[in-house]
Amino acid sequence: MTTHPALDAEQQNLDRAYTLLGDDAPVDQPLVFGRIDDHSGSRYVGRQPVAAGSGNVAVVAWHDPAAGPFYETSATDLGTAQLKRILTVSGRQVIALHDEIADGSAFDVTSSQANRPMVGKVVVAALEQFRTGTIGDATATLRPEQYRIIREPAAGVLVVQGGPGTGKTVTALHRAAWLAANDEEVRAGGVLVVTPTVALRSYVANVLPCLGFDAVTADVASLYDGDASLRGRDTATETARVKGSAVMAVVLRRLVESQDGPSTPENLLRTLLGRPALLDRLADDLLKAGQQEALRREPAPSVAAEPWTVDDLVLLDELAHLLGRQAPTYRHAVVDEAQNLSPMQARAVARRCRSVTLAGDLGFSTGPGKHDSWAELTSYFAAESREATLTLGYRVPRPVVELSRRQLPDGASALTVPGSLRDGLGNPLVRRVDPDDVVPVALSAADAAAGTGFKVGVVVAAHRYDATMRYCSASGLKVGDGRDGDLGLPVTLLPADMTNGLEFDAVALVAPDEIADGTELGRRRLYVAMTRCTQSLAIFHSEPMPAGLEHLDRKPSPAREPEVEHRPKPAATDDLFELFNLLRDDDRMLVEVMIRRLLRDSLERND
Ligand SMILES: Nc1ncnc2c1ncn2[C@@H]1O[C@H](COP(=O)(O)OP(=O)(O)OP(=O)(O)O)[C@@H](O)[C@H]1O
Repeated sequence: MTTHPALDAEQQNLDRAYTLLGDDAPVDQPLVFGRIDDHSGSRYVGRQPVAAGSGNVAVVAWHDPAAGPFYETSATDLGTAQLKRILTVSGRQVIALHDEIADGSAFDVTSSQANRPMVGKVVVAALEQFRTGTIGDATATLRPEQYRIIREPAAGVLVVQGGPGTGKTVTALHRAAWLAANDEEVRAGGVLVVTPTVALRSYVANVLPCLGFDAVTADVASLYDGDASLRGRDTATETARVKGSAVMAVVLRRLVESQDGPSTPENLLRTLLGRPALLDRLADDLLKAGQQEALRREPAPSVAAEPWTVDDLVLLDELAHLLGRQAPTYRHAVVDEAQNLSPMQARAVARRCRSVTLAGDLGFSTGPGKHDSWAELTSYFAAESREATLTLGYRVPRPVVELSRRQLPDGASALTVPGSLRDGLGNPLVRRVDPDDVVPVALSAADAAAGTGFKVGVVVAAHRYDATMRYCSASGLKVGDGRDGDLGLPVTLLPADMTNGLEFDAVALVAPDEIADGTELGRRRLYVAMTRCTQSLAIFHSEPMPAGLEHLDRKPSPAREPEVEHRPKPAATDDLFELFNLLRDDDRMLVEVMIRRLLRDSLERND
């Protein structure tokens, strides 16, 4: 039962549209999410079209150009719109309306205070209300600057850049869906979506269905479709850097040309990495002695046993190409977190597509190499390139933006530090504990947050990952293995070099000093890890804080939990769970840690 006449009217319109669609109506997503009334009349915007008939208002699909005015108008650019309404629909029920434009005027615009973006409050409210936080939700509230990028023609290279959480992924994926719906060649030739990590591939694969189109997804390592598969990691940054560098294309070409008989990419690469004299002969003028040394690896007993790394697989892909193997091709590709592409990786993507959208920010590359300009990457694609920039932050709460920006070099561009639309849950929580307790305390805090319905990411330095996973299994904690792309559980564990592109309600950071590692690359990784949350960030440490966060050592921010007097009065209860929930955050953490330690000790005694 609804109470507001406007809600009732919208409900009746929606009911009529559902009746007309019958069994063809979408079951897992609302049919409509917006309405625009302008000089060409009224129409709803939604997932699929419903033609206007007697008594019903037409529904146009979001990717239909007829939905354009819904996206092109905003509280600051009214056009001819009389009404721009965002509808929140749950099941088949209209539960809320937010009018960004009503009676031809902006209904509710936030003031343009310094660092407060000019966006209707209604949009912010719509962002927060009844949303699952997936990219599909953003379809309802795409902003004009995003929409313009989405509608750019497919041809050439389009770079979509912007700081963390500005909607680069949202925009690039909507663009691919838009092209698939409106460009015959793209529909026929297909779209490939490439991510740097398995974790991000899994995230993207989960959100694609809500955009209503099919694309092939691949992480960089899985582009190569030969005998070898990912088994190892280049732990030395220099090794990954050399393997990814452009000169390797020349070295591999020389390698293939130096062969007499037939060979496989796997055997060629094993030979090259295992024979210093051969490498020196082929790369003497291209790689310094130290760089050659960084490549050196004793061949494993068999191809299957070789610890193939991401960058090895990219080299194998180049070799396969040189040996005449054809990789599958697509009309368009989207590369997310493209700043992390090495030159060799860019070549592998370029071989597979005729046009490409590169989404990323050069300022926070977390790969082994760093590019100073997009031209360094776009030059691998045989096409004209152009750049578009997003500056409004949709994900990261303001206090977290403020704290994380301290990881960036002085004078970091506005691009890298976006304005933020969200307040989140206030200041980050900082806890200093004993070294042995850092992981248990962080995990129990994550568990507690997950118990309140949050999706939580726990981020540790890469070298801590395996031990932390073992600790979770030993203490019976169910935690998703983020390194393998397992993002389905309430709590996901991630190494700090794999958080790019991901998003959680809450993030628990373990030992930021280890993540920052005193290096520029480490600080970028810390920055990226901090900017993964939509609501809250908690930092757990035992050692002094790394550069940029030292102020938290001396004067830790108070926990955001209110003081005891604001809490509900304890009821007389003997229910342990209820009693436990009445504790303050800090006490609850403490009790949890004690229980977990007791459990761990008893497990160890039983071993
Ligand atoms: N117009 C929008 N309306 C509502 N939500 C949006 C909008 N644009 C982006 N978002 C949301 O903001 C969050 C961040 O978006 P997205 O992941 O695309 O940003 P990004 O720039 O790729 O971030 P990063 O590079 O840090 O991973 C997501 O939850 C996304 O759904």
